[in-house]
Amino acid sequence: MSLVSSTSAWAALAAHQKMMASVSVRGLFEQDPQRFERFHLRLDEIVFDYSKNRITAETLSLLLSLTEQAGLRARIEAMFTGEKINLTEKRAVLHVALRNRGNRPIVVDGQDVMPEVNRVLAKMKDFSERVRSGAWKGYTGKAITDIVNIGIGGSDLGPKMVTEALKPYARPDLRAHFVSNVDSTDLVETLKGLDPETTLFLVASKTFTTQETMTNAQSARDWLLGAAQDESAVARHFAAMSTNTREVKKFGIDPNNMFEFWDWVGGRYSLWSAIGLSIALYLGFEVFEELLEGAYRVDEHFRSAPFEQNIPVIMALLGTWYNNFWGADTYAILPYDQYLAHFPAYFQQGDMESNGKRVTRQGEVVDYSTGPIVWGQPGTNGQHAFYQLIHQGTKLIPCDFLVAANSHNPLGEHHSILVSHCLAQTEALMKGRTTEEARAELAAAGYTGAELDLLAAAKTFPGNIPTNTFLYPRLTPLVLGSLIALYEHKIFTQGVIWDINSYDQMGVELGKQLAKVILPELKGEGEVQSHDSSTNGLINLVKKMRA
Ligand SMILES: O=P(O)(O)OC[C@H]1O[C@H](O)[C@H](O)[C@@H](O)[C@@H]1O
Repeated sequence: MSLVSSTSAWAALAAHQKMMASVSVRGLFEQDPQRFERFHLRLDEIVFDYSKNRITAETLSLLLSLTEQAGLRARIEAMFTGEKINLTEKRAVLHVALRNRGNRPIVVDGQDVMPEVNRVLAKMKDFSERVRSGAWKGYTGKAITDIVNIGIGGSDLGPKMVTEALKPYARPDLRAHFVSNVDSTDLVETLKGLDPETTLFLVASKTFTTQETMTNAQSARDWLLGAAQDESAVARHFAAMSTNTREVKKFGIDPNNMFEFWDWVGGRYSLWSAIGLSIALYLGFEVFEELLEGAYRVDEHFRSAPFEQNIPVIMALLGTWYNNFWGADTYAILPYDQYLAHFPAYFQQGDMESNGKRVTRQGEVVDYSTGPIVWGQPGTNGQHAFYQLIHQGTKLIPCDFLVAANSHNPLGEHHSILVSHCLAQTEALMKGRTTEEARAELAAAGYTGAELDLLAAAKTFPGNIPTNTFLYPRLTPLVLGSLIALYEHKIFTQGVIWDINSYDQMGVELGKQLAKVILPELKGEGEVQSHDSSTNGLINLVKKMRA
């Protein structure tokens, strides 16, 4: 297959971009009072406003032709029906099976995966109910008060993000903690103040061989046994979520406390699997089910809605528009919601590990830009930090804004102020402020002459900066499940358009391999000379500083 960049759809978009370069979105709003009506979509409670983008109806139809070129409809079906679309690892990609609330059979290697999915869900329900009710006891007969999830990457970011986002649904007598970094500080600081008698560790690792997680799990086990002085305590205080039964047994975790998932669940798509056990424990299994239901609704929408009304497809096409035709290397996710503090970091992995690829599915090196740099943090904090560059810097940074109409914590005017800032930012980014407007404001304030000229230049905002806004009544488990699935399918769609495999992560391997060489060298005697002079120099200095 030829590269997408050599298709007629691509060429038409490149030509169209040249025309759009002189069009202002502000002007488009002035010409068309129905623009919001035309360019927003709704899915249940979620409103997706994409009217503040550099698009016309023609732009959209040209972008939609990319989906035909790429055979998106067939590729979606391939994912949902369990085809092995992760070509390099020869695996199906079936996070959608984990939230397949309709229970439609999904067959992989001649076997319907749903009975196994449902079996593990039932086991999670039973376990979480026993822990939450206090029926599950620690080694001294006390109920669990603290859950510590030990995992990294996809085995950490998802549950951490969700437990934070849905805190209003948590009980005050049960706390969730997340340890990911192999830096001992992470574990040591987390364990400070925890009681081994009432702490439950969840070792979350798809492979159960990840060095950081295994090192942390071993030290957590030592901490527990340091207090319990009895190996049998491990069965009361350790559970594992993994695809690797052999390694779980080897570690000494009771197979009854193992919650399985399967190789067709990608690490960064695993929060819907047993990896979500900390969510079910901390928030209750019903909340976890609501989350699955929210995602399921999006799955149905993604699979069946026409592409021009398909929110993840539109999200993907808009991202592609800026990434490939306007030279935008990055985009920001800006939730105006403190509970979504970890949402940008979650999709930093979700997107960058999925679409940070340089070869097509056939192994050809691409000549176009693929996955963007994803970043962000909650508003309004970001406004006082990095928004300056988005408004007036020299880089184009499209942004997604997310906001709830209602707060879980109504307090005076706080929420109205928050919402007003969110909406004001999207307005300001779109409209900007012309030099004439800046001059008029300055003149009204009494400025004249050279000072007015200088200030007017500094106070001019080019505007025309694209934003999407997600608005929902309240951040419920259902809404959160839907929001996550929308971004997941956006990433899938972009992977299809760029013709890359979004489901392997070979790029994280090399550093791991090299660390295995350096570790014994750090511990060994004598000067190290087997690397380049920088790496040698640094290794030898570390050794000297430690001596
Ligand atoms: O769940 P694990 O097997 O421990 O993997 C944890 C993480 O580490 C890997 O290096 C990958 O980059 C991630 O995609 C994965 O989520």
